[in-house]
Amino acid sequence: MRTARADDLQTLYEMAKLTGGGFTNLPPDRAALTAKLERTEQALGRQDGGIKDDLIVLVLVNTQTGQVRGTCQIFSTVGQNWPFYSYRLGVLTQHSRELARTFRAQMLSLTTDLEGSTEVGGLFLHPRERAEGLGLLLARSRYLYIRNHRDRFGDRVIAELRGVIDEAGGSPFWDGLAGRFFGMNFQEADEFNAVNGNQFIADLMPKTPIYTAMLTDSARAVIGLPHPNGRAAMRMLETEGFTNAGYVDIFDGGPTMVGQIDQLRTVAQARDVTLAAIHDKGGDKMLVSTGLLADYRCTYGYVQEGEDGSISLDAASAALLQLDVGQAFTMAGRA
Ligand SMILES: CC(C)(COP(=O)(O)OP(=O)(O)OC[C@H]1O[C@@H](n2cnc3c(N)ncnc32)[C@H](O)[C@@H]1OP(=O)(O)O)[C@@H](O)C(=O)NCCC(=O)NCCSC(=O)CCC(=O)O
Ligand SMILES: NC(=[NH2+])NCCC[C@H](N)C(=O)O
Repeated sequence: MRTARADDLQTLYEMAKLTGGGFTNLPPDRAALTAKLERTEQALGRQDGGIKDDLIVLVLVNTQTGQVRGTCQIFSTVGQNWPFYSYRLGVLTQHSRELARTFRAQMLSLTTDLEGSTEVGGLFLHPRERAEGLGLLLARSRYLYIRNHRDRFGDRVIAELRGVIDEAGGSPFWDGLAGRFFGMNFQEADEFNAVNGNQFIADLMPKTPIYTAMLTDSARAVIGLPHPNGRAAMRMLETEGFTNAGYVDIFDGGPTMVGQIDQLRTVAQARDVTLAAIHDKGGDKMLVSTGLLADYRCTYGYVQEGEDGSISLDAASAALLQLDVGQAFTMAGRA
């Protein structure tokens, strides 16, 4: 894993074409992707610390072929240029003594509760590389990046999962709710949002709470459900310590997962160590990273720990990270 550069545009564009829609942060649009790479360059070139509105795009490189095979993103703080809206799923319980009846009404309320959070997203692994642990490398490399640039991020981190999309590319949640206020179908709104930002949502979205009982059955059925392709991503987020706190995407009803940065497993388990030796092969498979900003790199490595606590790394990983004996790196377990 390394941070992305301007010349990654073409491969990012090719991957964006494979996502199948609803993937807000990876639109198949060259101008939008170019803007993301420019923002990444700015964020990585910034020498003053502290929290700014940074975007970091990272890429997974097959070092044998040099090909980029996956990507992911970190937004340091959402909701700075335009409001970051979510629906919060709440309950209003009412009781009628005369009828001896209690009704629990589910309500969706428009909020900006998650504003200021760090967001991870845009997670995509080339279909041919899946199911071998590389998805975890992609996702977790971001948590080590955040940890190792800690003053540039706040305390809370979120991740949005795509909601359910039907065979025709439509969203039952959109059709039952927001679509009635925008005069466009889900795909049009999704594309517009990915390319132009979401101010139009702020302008046209209904502001009063919505009783879910008044939605269509098909819209209600998908509230808080991830797109089937997003189940692996959701599973990885849960393992990392994110929870489903009842926030859903206002477009497609997909769940927004919430975590505390310092309590993420990768962050809590990470250790800064000094490379004492380099060995040929073998050891415990771990996430290992080194370097700051544009020099950040992360891979799976094989670590051997001596009885005196000295750390040795396999030669191939040390070479990938360009690490020599005596240099510092970060490692995290559960690979
Ligand atoms: C998400 C990734 C990158 C995940 O990579 P892989 O598919 O290789 O992952 P994996 O190693 O096979 O699986 C990771 C974990 O998910 C579990 N898993 C796999 N498929 C599952 C399914 N259908 N239902 C439930 N769990 C499933 C595995 O058992 C494993 O958990 P155990 O280790 O416990 O066994 C990929 O699937 C992908 O590119 N998907 C398409 C794009 C996408 O939907 N991206 C997410 C967008 S949402 C987003 O970007 C926000 C989320 C984020 O950024 O983190
Ligand atoms: N509910 C949604 N469509 N959310 C879009 C986010 C999907 C994915 N996390 C991305 O970064 O692109």
